[in-house]
Parts: sequence; structure tokens; C-alpha cells
Amino acid sequence: MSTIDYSPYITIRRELHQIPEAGFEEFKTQQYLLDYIAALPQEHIEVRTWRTGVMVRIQGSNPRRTLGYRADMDGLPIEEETGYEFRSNHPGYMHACGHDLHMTIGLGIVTHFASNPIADNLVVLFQPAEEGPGGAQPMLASEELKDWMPDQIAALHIAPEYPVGTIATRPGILFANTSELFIDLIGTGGHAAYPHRANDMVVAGSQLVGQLQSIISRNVNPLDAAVITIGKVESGTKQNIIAERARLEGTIRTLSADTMKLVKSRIEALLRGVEAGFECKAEVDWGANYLQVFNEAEVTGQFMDWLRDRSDVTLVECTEAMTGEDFGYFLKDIPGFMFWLGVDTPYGLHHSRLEPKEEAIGVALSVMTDYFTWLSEQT
Ligand SMILES: CC(=O)N[C@@H](CCC[C@H](N)C(=O)O)C(=O)O
Repeated sequence: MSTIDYSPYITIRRELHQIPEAGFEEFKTQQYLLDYIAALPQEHIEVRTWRTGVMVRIQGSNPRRTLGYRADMDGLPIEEETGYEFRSNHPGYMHACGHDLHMTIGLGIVTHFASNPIADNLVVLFQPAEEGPGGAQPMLASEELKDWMPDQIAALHIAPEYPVGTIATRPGILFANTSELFIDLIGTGGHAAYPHRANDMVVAGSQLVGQLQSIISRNVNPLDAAVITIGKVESGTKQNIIAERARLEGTIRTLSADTMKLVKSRIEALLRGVEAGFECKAEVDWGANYLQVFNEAEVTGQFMDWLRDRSDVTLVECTEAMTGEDFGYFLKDIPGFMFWLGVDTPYGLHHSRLEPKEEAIGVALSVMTDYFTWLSEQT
């Protein structure tokens, strides 16, 4: 079991934490990664960029295959409220989903293997736009990745609810299918005192928010799992003006692709009802859709068995979560797995006060470098 001095990576994580950027706008983040990698021994490594992403290949000494690690890069539109001295320098943006840690661990893996190459090739992918609109699918289809495609791949995601030292995963489905949801209601505005001469999209939109939840409680089999969350509602201009438009923004999560189809068809039906009932127009845009994260049974089982022998890690076989991840597209084509890495913090993912414990970086680095080394030695 290796113990890696992770203190230099704390500085890296903090520097990355200060520059959160939106999907496909990770320009400073990309430059940071490139500058860091350029200062490493170059003998075994090759670097490519793809849009705002970075791909690094460490040439193996006797490669039979290519192993892969993927880290996501983007931040979220959240005003940070942590007590950090190194809080975000980008007002209104925050690394509130742990991508600063995911990238730091990726850089730690590159650093270690740049000086200690294994037999197999290793590709470390820094992928933009996980929070949307989705960087995995276009990265997988890119010319730059074609001849570097991993034969097996792993990724991790920080988990606030687990103590540091815990790794949680399972063979099979880990994260849900997702679809974004953007609904526009277009009616007729007017004077607040003359509701009979307008059709009020605040009333239509408010009713619709409630009706959408009835899809989950009345249309989806209770033994199946699905979520509709409306995270943003925009309507109106002033308290005494009837709103002409309303916009609802949300996300759908399901554990099966069939349930996703069912939920979408019920939303369409409800929208036809809103149009009839309010004599308005209702439009829907499904935005970005992510495939479920499905851990390949054999490779995941092998990783879990390997972890059971480690005294520094507690392995939890967890249940599925309704989170989404475009890493699901990698796992559709490449055998591999994703796992939760315990970071023990009271505030959850996407929260303005998320403060993951940085010791988890050391755990992940030790596990991932040992795992890739061990894997490469297997016949
Ligand atoms: C791990 C995590 O929090 N992932 C995000 C992925 C976002 C998918 C997409 N933008 C959507 O909202 O559907 C999540 O929200 O689960």
C-alpha cells in the first residue's frame, strides 16, 4: 500500500477551487492543467487538448492495453458561502460538485506515473462540461481521443455523506438517466385588476409545478424510481401586472430508460392540458440528456475485491443514486466503473457551503495509483 505525500495537492486543489468556470468555458482551468503538466518529466508523457479539455497519455513500458481515468472540470453557477480563504475568484461561480478534487487527483495520477510508468498505457482525461451541456459524448467522438481510447476506465465522485477513507460503489447501475427540462408558457399579460382579459402564466406555471409531481406519484410504478425537480421558475415583471410568460427549468431522473420515456410523454400530455385549460402555448425543450452510469460487473467486482484487502479503506456496497453523470457515456462503450469517495462534509453536492475534507485526496491518490499499478501487473 503506497502512502503518497498529498500536501502539494492541497495547494493545487485550492488553486483550482479559485477558478471555477462554466462548461466549455474552462479556459483558465485548462491553462492551469497544461502549465502543471508541462513542468513534469516529459519522457513518458504526451498531451493533447480537445476544446477546453486536456488528455494526457503516459506511455507504458510493455503495453497490452490502455487504462483510463477521467476527471470532470466545470464549476456551477453558485455564489460560494464557505469560510475558505481560498474561495472562488469568479463571482457567482463555485466548485460545488468536487470537480476541483477530481482534477487534483487526476494531476496526482499523472505526476506519479510520469516518473513511474507501468507496463500498460495510461490515459488521464480532463473532461469539460459535466454539469451541462455534457462533454463526455463529444469527447468520446473526437479525433483526438480516437487512437488513445482506453480499454478500461475509472472515475470517482466525491460523496459528502461518507467519512474520509470510505469508498462506495456497486456493480450495475450507480447513477440515474437524466434529462434537463425547460418549459415555456406563453399567454397574454395585462392589468392585475382585469384577470378575465388576460391568461395568467404565473397561475398556469404554479399549477404545472404541482401537476408535474403527480407524474411521479401517479404514473410511475412505485417500485421504480424517478424524480422531477424544478430548480428555477421565472415569471412576471411587477406585482400589479399579469405575467405573459413563465419559464420552468428542471431535471428528470429515472433508473430506467423506459421510465424516462414515460415521464416525458406524461409531461407532454400535461402541457397539452395547460394549453387547453389556459388557452396559452406550452413548449418544452429536453436540453442535455445523460445516460445512466452503469458499472460493468466483472471489472467493478474485481476492483471491489481488490479494495477489500486494504486496511486504509472501508468499502461500502451502496445503493443507486439519482444523481446524473455524463461518465455514463464512457461506460456505455468501455468496461469500467465509477465510485463515491467519502469527503465527510455536512453540506451536500451543489451547496454553497460544500467543504470536502482534503485528506480524501490522499486516500484517492494512494488507491488509484496502487490500483493501476496492480491492474497493469495482472496477466
Ligand atoms: C454528480 C452530479 O451532481 N451531477 C449532475 C449532473 C447534471 C446533469 C444535467 N445537467 C441535469 O441536470 O440533468 C447532477 O445534477 O446530478
